[in-house]
Parts: sequence; structure tokens; C-alpha cells
Amino acid sequence: MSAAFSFALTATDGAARSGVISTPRGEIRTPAFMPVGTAATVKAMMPESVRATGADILLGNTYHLMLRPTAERIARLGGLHRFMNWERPILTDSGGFQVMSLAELRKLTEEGVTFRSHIDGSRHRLTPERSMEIQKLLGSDIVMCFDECPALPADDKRVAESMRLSMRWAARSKEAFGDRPGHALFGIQQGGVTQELRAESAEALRAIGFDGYAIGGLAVGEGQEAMFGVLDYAPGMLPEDKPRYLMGVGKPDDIVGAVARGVDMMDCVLPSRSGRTGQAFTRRGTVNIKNARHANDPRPLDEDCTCPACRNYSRAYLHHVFRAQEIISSMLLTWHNLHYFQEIMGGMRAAIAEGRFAAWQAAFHAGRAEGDI
Ligand SMILES: CO[C@@H]1O[C@H](CNc2nc3cc4c(=O)[nH]c(N)nc4cc3[nH]2)[C@@H](O)[C@H]1O
Repeated sequence: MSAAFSFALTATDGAARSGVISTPRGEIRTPAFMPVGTAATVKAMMPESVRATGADILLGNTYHLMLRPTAERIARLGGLHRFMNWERPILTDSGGFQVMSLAELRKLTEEGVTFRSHIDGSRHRLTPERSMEIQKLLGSDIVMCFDECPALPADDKRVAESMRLSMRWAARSKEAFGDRPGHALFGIQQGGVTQELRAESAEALRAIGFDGYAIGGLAVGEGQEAMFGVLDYAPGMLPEDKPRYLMGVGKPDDIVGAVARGVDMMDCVLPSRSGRTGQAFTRRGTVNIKNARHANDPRPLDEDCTCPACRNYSRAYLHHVFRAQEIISSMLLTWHNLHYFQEIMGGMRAAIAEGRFAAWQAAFHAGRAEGDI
């Protein structure tokens, strides 16, 4: 176990990279996909099942946990790892994005954001300092700066003002974070889809200095083409020797395209959220298991998949338990989707290490249908 936080790049193949992040709670193989455990649980999954899918790290959310059960209660109970029975690394988002997308009656000032809880309407305030305090109480291994992610579409002036506020908040976050060996603080690049603003943000973050650098402000409805357009240059603006984390991404082909452009870490609710709605991701495309055509199908979701859902159950069974709204339906499809996302990551890590990423990427796309299969 490493006493400190460090990142080692082990291979590159074009812009794609593979490496290892070492933390006191274990190693994170990159490129890495982080399942989202918003309210101290990856929905419909036991922690040991999340680990069995191949996840090295999961994501928690400051916004949700500060509202319920509160960071102070989790700290009194031994911290988030103990509380949710996940002893490996946890990255927590800082709350800025979730406040803007979930909270009510928000008021944004230079100081921070005041808002009412979407749960019970209670009043709360988030500032860079309070976000750092909450993430410290939770005990997360990788802390995210408190930032503002502007909703798109937004004009350049609004994006520039928002980015510059986030850079001032990044400096305050760093100051409040202090010196915490074994814990990491990641800065978050903003700047929308404007290259000059992205460059200004990257320079501001480098000047402050962080253990890792996230690319924020994307996966907010801009679409894959615009997102890849930013990823054609944004990762290269960030320090090469630190992890690069693309927030909130994404569909399987988004993830592959992001890794091809130099991204090391990602998180997304998609595999778990879709698992609960009956959408399965497979190497041949997506399966909407509630569709009547699966009602009598004795085959597994994916003959080539080794997850419990594919090893032990037919599409007909999965179709039935979804139609019957049985709890096991969410468990099995979430497990399958997280397993498949980790298979993609493992395949890319091996391909990059062996210098065959382009061939792997071509094979990934060759086998996939566009619509539902
Ligand atoms: C497209 O799917 C929807 O959108 C979200 C994923 N997209 C996303 N973009 C993000 C950007 C940021 C950011 O700039 N800063 C911080 N601190 N956190 C972020 C978190 C993000 N998540 C899902 O919640 C889903 O509802």
C-alpha cells in the first residue's frame, strides 16, 4: 500500500495512455471507469459486486451526502469508506455541478452558492472552503475543486466569466485543502467549447498546482462531436505527468473516443441508470430488454459476456423480471452494464500497453450496431 498519492504512466499509444494511480487505499489502473455511488451506494449493487466487476475506485457526491445523511454524521460513523463498506479509493465530486442541476432557489455569488435542498427545502451554502471541509469529513481519497459548470448553450462572455470564477474558486479550494499526504486535490478545467478559454483555464490551474486535472464543463448536452472537438486539444493542455479526468462521460463509444484522445479517468451514471431502465450495453450494441421481442429468447444478453446475468439468465427471464418490476431486474442489468464498461477499460489498458490500441478501437466499432439489437 502506498502512503502517498502518485501517478505512473506505463505506456502510450498515440494520444492514448495507460498507467497506475497509487493511493493509500489501493491502486487505480488507468484508463479507469468510476461507477457512480451518489448517495453512498452504487444503486442496486453490493460493494463486493462493484469490486467483482473490476472497479478500482468509485465516485461519491458532496451535494447529496451533505443533505442526507450529512457529512458530519458520516464522519462520526468513521467516514464514507466505512459507512458504505468500500475500503478502496473514493473520488468525491465537489457539489458545484449538482447544485446547479438539482437544487432549488440557487443564488450564486463570488463567495459561493446558497440553495434549498431538493429533498426537504432546507437552506444550505456551498463555498470552496465548505466543499473542502465536507470532502475531508467524508474522507475521500481524491477531492474535486469547487467549481461552476455553466449550462449550455452559453455565450463566450458567460463562459469566460464562469471559468474565471471557477479558477478563483480553485485557488481557494487549494488553500482550504491544505497539506494532506495520501489525499489528492484535482483542479477542474472549464472554458466550454472555446479553445482560448480552455487554454487560459489550463494555465491558471497549472500555476496553482494540483495532483490531477479534470476536464469539466462537458457532457452537458453539447453532443459527441463537440465534446470530441474539445478533447482533440484539451487533454494536451494539462500536465502530462498527472491524471486527466473527464467528468460525466459516457456511452461506450464516448469512453473509447476519450481514451483515444488522452483521457485517463471517467465517471458516468449511464451504466447503472440504464441498468435500472432495462437498457443493456453489449459489444454488439444496446439491448432494450423490455422490448417484446425478448420475451421468448432463451439466449443470454451477450454470449461472450462472463457476468452473472449472462452466465445464469436468459433474455426471456430478464424481460420477465423487468416487466414484473422485480428488484432483481435492476441488480442483474446494472451488474452486466458495469461489468461490460470495465471490460472495455481492461481491453483498452491491455491494447495501449501492447501498442495495438488502433486495432482494438477498430474492432470495438466493427462489431457494433447503431440502434437496439
Ligand atoms: C449527460 O448526463 C447527465 O449529465 C451528467 C453527466 N455530465 C457531467 N458533466 C459534468 C461536468 C462537471 C463539472 O464541470 N464540474 C464538476 N464539479 N462536476 C461535473 C460533473 C459532470 N457530469 C449526469 O449527471 C447526467 O445527468
